[in-house]
Amino acid sequence: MPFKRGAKRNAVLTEDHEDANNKKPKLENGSSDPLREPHPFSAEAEDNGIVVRKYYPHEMSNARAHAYNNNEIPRPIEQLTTALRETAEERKKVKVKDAVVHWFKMDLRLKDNRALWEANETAQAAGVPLICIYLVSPEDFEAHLTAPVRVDFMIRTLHILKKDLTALDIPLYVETVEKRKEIPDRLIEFMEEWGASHLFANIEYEVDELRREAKMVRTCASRGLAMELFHDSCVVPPGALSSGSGKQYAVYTPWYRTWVAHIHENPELLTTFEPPSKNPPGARDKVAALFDCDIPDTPENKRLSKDDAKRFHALWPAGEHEAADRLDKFCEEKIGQYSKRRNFPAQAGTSSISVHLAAGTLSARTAIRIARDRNKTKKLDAGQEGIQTWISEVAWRDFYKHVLVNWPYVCMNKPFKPEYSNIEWSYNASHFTAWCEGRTGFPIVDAAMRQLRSMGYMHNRCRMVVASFLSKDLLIDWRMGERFFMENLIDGDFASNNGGWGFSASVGVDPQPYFRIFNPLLQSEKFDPEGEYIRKWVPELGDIKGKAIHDPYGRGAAAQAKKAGYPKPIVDHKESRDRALSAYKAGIGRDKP
Ligand SMILES: Cc1cc2nc3c(=O)[nH]c(=O)nc-3n(C[C@H](O)[C@H](O)[C@H](O)COP(=O)(O)OP(=O)(O)OC[C@H]3O[C@@H](n4cnc5c(N)ncnc54)[C@H](O)[C@@H]3O)c2cc1C
Repeated sequence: MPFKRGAKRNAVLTEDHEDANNKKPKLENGSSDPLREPHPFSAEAEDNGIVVRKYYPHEMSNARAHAYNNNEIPRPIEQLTTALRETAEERKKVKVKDAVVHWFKMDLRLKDNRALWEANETAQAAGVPLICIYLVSPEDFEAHLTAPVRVDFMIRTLHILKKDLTALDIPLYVETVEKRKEIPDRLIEFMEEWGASHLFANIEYEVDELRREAKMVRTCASRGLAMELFHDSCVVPPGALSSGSGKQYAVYTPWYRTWVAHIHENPELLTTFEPPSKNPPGARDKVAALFDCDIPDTPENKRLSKDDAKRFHALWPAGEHEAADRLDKFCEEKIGQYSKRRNFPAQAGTSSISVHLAAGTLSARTAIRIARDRNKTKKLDAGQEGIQTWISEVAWRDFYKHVLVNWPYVCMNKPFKPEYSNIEWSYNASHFTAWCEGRTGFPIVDAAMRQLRSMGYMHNRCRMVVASFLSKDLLIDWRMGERFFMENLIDGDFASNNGGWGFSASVGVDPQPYFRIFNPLLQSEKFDPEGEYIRKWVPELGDIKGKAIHDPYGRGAAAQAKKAGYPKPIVDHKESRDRALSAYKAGIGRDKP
């Protein structure tokens, strides 16, 4: 099948751009801002659903990405820290009034939740009720491509959270806000309605959220309210680690060494926060109406079919109690063998707690602390190999969030290395569909994609295999795969997903070199030697014996595979490899003078 290359690429530069409203930005002297020019290939990103234009501007130019790197454009985290610094005095002066509010976002737990703990301390000290709120935003789910299975998991978790909070006489008020832009106003209105003076929340590191919170901090201050934000999601807050020359790390290994040393020097980073205490006597009557609220159903745009819901509920019980049990069980039964078993998808050798870290039903701090406490040393990088390795994997999650904060354009559809935007990707629809449906004719790829669709989850080794296959064997724009993952993963987390795709497609931070192209057959033989994983997820190959399972058409089982309706390979790996190498080389070369 021929690859469609750059068909519309030359016509784009003249288009209007800037924000979702297509207003062309002007400099003060009236000329248009060159840093707002879209990337020359931006129309393809738009046509193929990579940039959700309803909410976001065109794909930015490489020059604009470089301007972030050169500190010419403030990073969203800087906008937030400036807002917090500039309002510090005003916020300090705000006296606690009738109530204190904690705003739940991706931190759906009572235990070891920093902002919730701070909110509780403030409310208890003043003897006023603590109120909790969660706002369901269908537009946010759409803009962030949140998978229906993930939304469903959050809604189920809210029911558990509400029950646990009610036992403490703390209400959890849940409301749907149709327009995402209305969230800040609705929160302030809610606070004023209940006489709350303080709003507590944990920081989310994606661009939209940092910018929204920077504005909210200022708006609250201008209304005599205090919005207090905390680092909670990472063990080490983003920005805390830099190399000897003061730069943020872009390579994992030296970053990890510094991360470990930083925690050893600051052991309080692993101190966990107590859950909130019971609201003061009488609080329940004061905020009685809030206890009556029902938790809304999953919004229509993200609703699961009945069959899917049933399957996912059995696979992924929700809430923080389940998270704690799952972690304990893993530490009890599997962590010792983790380094030996973690790469084999047929063995349940990993923790399966990513769903809980993504929804915030478990904190990374608690996860690392519990694993460390089972070791015979307090050092994170010593003692039992399985424990060390597992901790170093959880650290990848911190690493990718640090990357997101320092290179925020990765959250705006740009690769970490901007010049990789110049690769001429394919947008071959039939290849993409075959990949999504697990019908590429490469059994390990198909098994993995079917696992994703069936479980909302895929084993890490297979995520790397299918991501490499899409971006290199099929040469399809890696951002289409990144999007498909977000739309289907129960553990979808922007930073980890983007980081994983960047690694596998060789366009990200600390990636595989682009010339290292996974051979799907060798990966299959090495990591699923008996073909157990393939047989489980591609049942039509169930009767194929021996090594032919990895490549039925190439290893003498063609008639059997054909009869079972299994497709032939859609590309030849060797040819695809050569094509990918040329396309990567040409693309990267394009930024050079
Ligand atoms: C292309 C691609 C996309 C990915 N998308 C996501 C995603 O959307 N959300 C997500 O949580 N992980 C993502 N990962 C990372 C990894 O695949 C999952 O975290 C892991 O498979 C989850 O299973 P587990 O909880 O059993 O992991 P374990 O092996 O038990 O690891 C424990 C925890 O460490 C963290 N972790 C482990 N490996 C990684 C990694 N490579 N990068 C970041 N964190 C890691 C996770 O929080 C995980 O739950 C992606 C990886 C790739 C290659």
